[in-house]
Amino acid sequence: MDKIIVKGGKRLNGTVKAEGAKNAVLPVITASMLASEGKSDITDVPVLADVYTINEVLRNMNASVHFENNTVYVDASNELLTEAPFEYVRKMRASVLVLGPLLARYGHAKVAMPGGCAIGSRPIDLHLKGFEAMGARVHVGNGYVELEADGRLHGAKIYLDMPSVGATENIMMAAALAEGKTIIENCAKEPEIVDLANFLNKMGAKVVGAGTETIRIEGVEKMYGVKHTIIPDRVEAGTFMIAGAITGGNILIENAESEHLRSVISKLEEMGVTVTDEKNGIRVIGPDKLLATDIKTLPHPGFPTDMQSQMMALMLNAYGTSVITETVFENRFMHVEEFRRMNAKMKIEGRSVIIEGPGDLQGAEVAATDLRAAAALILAGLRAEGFTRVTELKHLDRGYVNFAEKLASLGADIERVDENGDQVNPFMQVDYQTDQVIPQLSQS
Ligand SMILES: CC(=O)N[C@H]1[C@@H](OP(=O)(O)OP(=O)(O)OC[C@H]2O[C@@H](n3ccc(=O)[nH]c3=O)[C@H](O)[C@@H]2O)O[C@H](CO)[C@@H](O)[C@@H]1O
Ligand SMILES: C=C(OP(=O)(O)O)C(=O)O
Repeated sequence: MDKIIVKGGKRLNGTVKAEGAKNAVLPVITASMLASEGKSDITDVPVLADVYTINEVLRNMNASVHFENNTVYVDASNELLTEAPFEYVRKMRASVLVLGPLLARYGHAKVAMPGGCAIGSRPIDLHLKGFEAMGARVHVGNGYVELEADGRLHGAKIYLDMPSVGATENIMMAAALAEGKTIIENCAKEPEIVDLANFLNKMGAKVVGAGTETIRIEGVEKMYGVKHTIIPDRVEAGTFMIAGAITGGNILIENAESEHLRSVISKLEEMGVTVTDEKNGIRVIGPDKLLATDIKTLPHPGFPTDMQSQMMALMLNAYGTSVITETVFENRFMHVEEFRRMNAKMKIEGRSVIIEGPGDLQGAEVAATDLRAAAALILAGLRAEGFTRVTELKHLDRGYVNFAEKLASLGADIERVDENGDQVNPFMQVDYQTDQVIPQLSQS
C-alpha cells in the first residue's frame, strides 16, 4: 500500500492548477446516459479513481465509454442495461446517480442500496420520494433498490426536506425526460448543480432555476449527446488555498473560481490570510500568525462540509480557540483521532469540535479515514515538526489528482512511496479498484 511522507516546515510558493470538479463530473457522466442519440464529449475531467469507477458502471450497462487526455467520450445510444451491482456502489456512493437517468429512459432501474460510510449514514430516501412522486414504484429488498414505472414518468411538485445534492441531481435527471413539469423546492444550490443543469440543457432538456432554491423542469421526449467542459474543483482549490495559508506561503491557484468559494475565502480572511482574485485564479498569502475562528458547515452557499477537515488542520495552527460545528453529516469527525496522534489539542462536544491552538503539531503515522481527511492530514504534516506518514491513500485517490506531486512542485518536502519504499511515478495514478498503477492519459 502506498504512503505519503511529508516533512513539515517548508513555505509553499508557486502556481498550481485546479482540476475539473469530481462532484460535477460524476453526475454529468451519469446524465450522458439520457442521450439516446449522439455522443457526449466531456472535457476537463480529472484522472481520479471515482471517474474510473463511474466509467466502469456505465460500461457494465452497455454504454461505450473511453477516457483519454482528460476527456470522457460516452456513447449511450445502444440499448442500456438498467442495473448497477453492489461492487460499484460500495466503492462510490455516487453510483446511485444512475437511478434517475435509467428510470427516465427505460422505466426501470435497479441499484445496490448504498450503505453508510465513514462520514455518516447517508440515506437516499429523498431521491426515492422524488421518484415516487413522478410515478415510480419503489421496491427495496435483498440489498437492492428497484424502481419501476409504467411508461413515461410524469412531472410533479417535490419538496426536499433538506437540500440534498444527490437527490436534486437524480430528480433533475429523471424529470428531464418526464412528461410535463417538475418543480423541485428547497433544492441544493451547489455550483455542481448548475453545471449539471447546463449540461442537461445542452442535451435538449428544459431546466431553469439551477443555483436557486427552486428548480423547474419541463420534460422533453428525447435528449442528445453534446460537448461539455466541467467546472473547476472548488474543494481541490480550497485545499490548496489552505496549503498556502498553513505554510505561510504564497500560492496562485489557477482556474479557481472565487464565486464558488465565498464562504471559505471569508473564513480564511478572518484568520489573517490574504486572498486576492487574479485574472486567472486566486492568490493566497499565509500570515506569520494565524487567528482562531469558528465555522459551521452548511449546504451551499454556506461553508462546505468537504472543506471541514482541511480547515481543522489550519485551525490547529491558529492562535486562540476555534470551534467547528458539522451540521451536514452526523459523523464527519473520524479524523480527530488521527490529528490527536499528531499531538493536536481538541475535544468533540456533540456535533462540534473545540480546538485550542496553536498546537505543537508533531509528525506521526496516521491513517486517512475519508477523502478529505486524507488531504487534511497531509496539510497538517506540511506544518508539523518532523515526518508525517499518511496511509490509506485509496481515499485520497478518489478525489485528488497527483496531490503529493502538486505539493512538491510548490516546494513541499513530500513524496509518495509504495510498500517497498520506492517513489511512485508522479505521472501515474493508482487505480484503487485494482490497486494497479495505470497510465494517466489513457483508458479504453
Ligand atoms: C458526489 C458528490 O457530489 N458528493 C457530495 C454530495 O454528496 P451527497 O449528494 O451524498 O450529499 P447530500 O447533499 O445528499 O447529503 C446531505 C445530507 O442529507 C442527508 N440525506 C441525503 C439524501 C437523502 O435522501 N436523505 C438524507 O437524509 C445526508 O445523509 C446528509 O446528511 O454532497 C455532499 C454535501 O455537500 C458532499 O459532502 C459530497 O462530497
Ligand atoms: C464526501 C465526498 O464525496 P462522496 O459523496 O463521493 O463520498 C467528498 O467529495 O468529500
